Amino acid sequence: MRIKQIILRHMKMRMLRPFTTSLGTEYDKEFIVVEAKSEDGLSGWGESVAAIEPFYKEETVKTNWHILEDFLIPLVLEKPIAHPDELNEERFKPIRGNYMAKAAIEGAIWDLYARQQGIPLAKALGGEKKKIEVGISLGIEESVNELLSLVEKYVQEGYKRIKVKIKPGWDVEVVRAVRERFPDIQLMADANSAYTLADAERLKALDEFNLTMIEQPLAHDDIVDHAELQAQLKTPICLDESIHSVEDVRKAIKLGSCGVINIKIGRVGGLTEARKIHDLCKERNIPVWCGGMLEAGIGRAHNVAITTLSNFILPGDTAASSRYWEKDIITPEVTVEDGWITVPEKPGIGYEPDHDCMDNFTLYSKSYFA
Ligand SMILES: O=C(O)CCC(=O)c1ccccc1C(=O)O
Ligand SMILES: [Mg+2]
Repeated sequence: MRIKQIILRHMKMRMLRPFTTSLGTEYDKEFIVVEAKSEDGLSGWGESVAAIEPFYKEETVKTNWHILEDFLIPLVLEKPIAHPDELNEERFKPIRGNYMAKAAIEGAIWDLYARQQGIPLAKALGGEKKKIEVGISLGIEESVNELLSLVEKYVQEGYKRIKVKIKPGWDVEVVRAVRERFPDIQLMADANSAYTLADAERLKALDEFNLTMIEQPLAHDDIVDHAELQAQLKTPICLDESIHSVEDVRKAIKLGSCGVINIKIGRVGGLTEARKIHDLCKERNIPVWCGGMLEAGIGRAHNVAITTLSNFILPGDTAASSRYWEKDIITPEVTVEDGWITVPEKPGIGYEPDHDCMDNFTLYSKSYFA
């Protein structure tokens, strides 16, 4: 396929409810949408998960815009693309890091590719599930009671797994309270790198709550200390921030740093790499699940597609659009019924961007031509 035009949009959307982690609070979501247009008049869509501040990882909306405009877009417009795998495996190779920027444009090309083939993106990736099981990620709240009522609401709605955010001062007591009230739910905790090995005793205290996993307790770029911690914990560690590639996963497995991998398309540079990580983990009997980055509809649709691969065994963080937005940018919105999302059967991501809605949330846009 030959790409004749790429459009970047800088979007801003108000979140229904602020989301707090050990890293801070998000009230609004700013992000980039990438549209890739081919000669045959089709458009493919991608969404960057980089936020306005470099708190989760280094990348931001501005660094993504820079890398897209000055490096990735010229590489995509330069010559025809035979298959989307070519981007990650060849064309983007000289560009170090900048995973979220790469994933945003690669996602648009994957969507376009699937639309050209007339098949769902899930199928183009080799996914076979017709519906996917999902959980929900709950932020740090003003009080434990506030959190308990949210857990109750989402358990009643049918979400298959509850994730709570933890940080020093909001951890063992909070997890105990949720576990006592909901003895049988699939429960896990995500620290977003808020601890060090010096906190090992505190983290070991979480072992008694039968958590499915503890996500990223230690530094955002560490796999060595995580191995030392994993050796002391019964609860499996899940790596999020530390993983950018299939090579990172190979090393983490070799060291024994984790028992589970959270795959985020944006954090690993796109769908091609995400699938490779999925395949390696499957071969090594490491379950994976799809993480979330508070995505709007386009990113959410990509998450649905990748989750159809067979080793996405654990429920992910891909909750319904209505959990985040008054009105999402796609039609239909992503809906969850009794903890399941039905995978769309239309070509590409299977949801259509709502142009009026997108325009309402666009702060700035720019076009690039071949
Ligand atoms: O609902 C979601 O999209 C998942 C929310 C979430 O946990 C998260 C949101 C923003 C940044 C990092 C994370 C995380 O998984 O660590
Ligand atoms: Mg996480």
